[in-house]
Amino acid sequence: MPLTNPDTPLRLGVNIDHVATLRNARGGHDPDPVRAARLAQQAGADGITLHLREDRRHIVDADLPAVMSAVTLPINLELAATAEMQRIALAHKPHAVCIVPERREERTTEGGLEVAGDDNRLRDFIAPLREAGSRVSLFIAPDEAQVEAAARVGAQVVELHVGAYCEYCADGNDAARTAELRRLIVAAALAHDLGLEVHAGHGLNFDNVGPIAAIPELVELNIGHFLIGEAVFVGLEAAIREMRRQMNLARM
Ligand SMILES: CC(=O)[C@@H](O)[C@H](O)COP(=O)(O)O
Ligand SMILES: NCC(=O)COP(=O)(O)O
Repeated sequence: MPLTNPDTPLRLGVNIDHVATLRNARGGHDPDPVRAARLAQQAGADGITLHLREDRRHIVDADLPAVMSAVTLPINLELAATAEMQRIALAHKPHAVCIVPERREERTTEGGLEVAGDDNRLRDFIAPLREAGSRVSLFIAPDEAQVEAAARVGAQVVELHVGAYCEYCADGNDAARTAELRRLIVAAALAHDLGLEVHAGHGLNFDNVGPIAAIPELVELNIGHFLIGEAVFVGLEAAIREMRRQMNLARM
């Protein structure tokens, strides 16, 4: 079976969290994440990602149903594995739920979910979400033990955290970048062999996306912060279209 269908390019999920960050900086309604989701759909995004953090620092509860009813694209809801978040996911039944680690004091998602060693709790957390019809994804570091644990606990998808790779690219640390890319390539192959769908995300931009998009097992990239920042200069549609173009180029 081919790893990727040439007629189905690598999917781009656009994360709109940081439109909400700007809105929340002043309160009120602007800029509106719903409008961003509609524009992303118009620009050719394949999905919309939202991270409902426990502290509601960007996306808030009302954004989820508002975005879900505004677009026809699949919605990927990122959340921590808490009872409150499970209740919200079960009430709205998004297309996908991606379980991520959260630390209240962190500025952004620092690492991958600790799946190995938390098997029983995660298995119980995942089962009702799957029964409700959501595809369950785990946001993990490119680590063999975590990939194997993700398959054990019943996830259908893993999203590989590429944040470390992106930081090494930004720092110009070529040796570390190459080693981290190798880890991502190996983890993606293992996940695919174990029957998991493989996604990647965190910190991707025009400069670093190419080698990630070229990993053949990947079927989806989730990209947010950079695209929303770039939108300030060129507009959201143009930023998304350029990202799409660069992802397609890497697959040629
Ligand atoms: C899990 C993930 O990588 C994204 O959701 C990213 O975390 C965006 O949200 P923050 O910038 O709040 O971390
Ligand atoms: N899961 C990663 C994501 O949704 C977007 O991360 P970022 O591009 O905002 O760093």
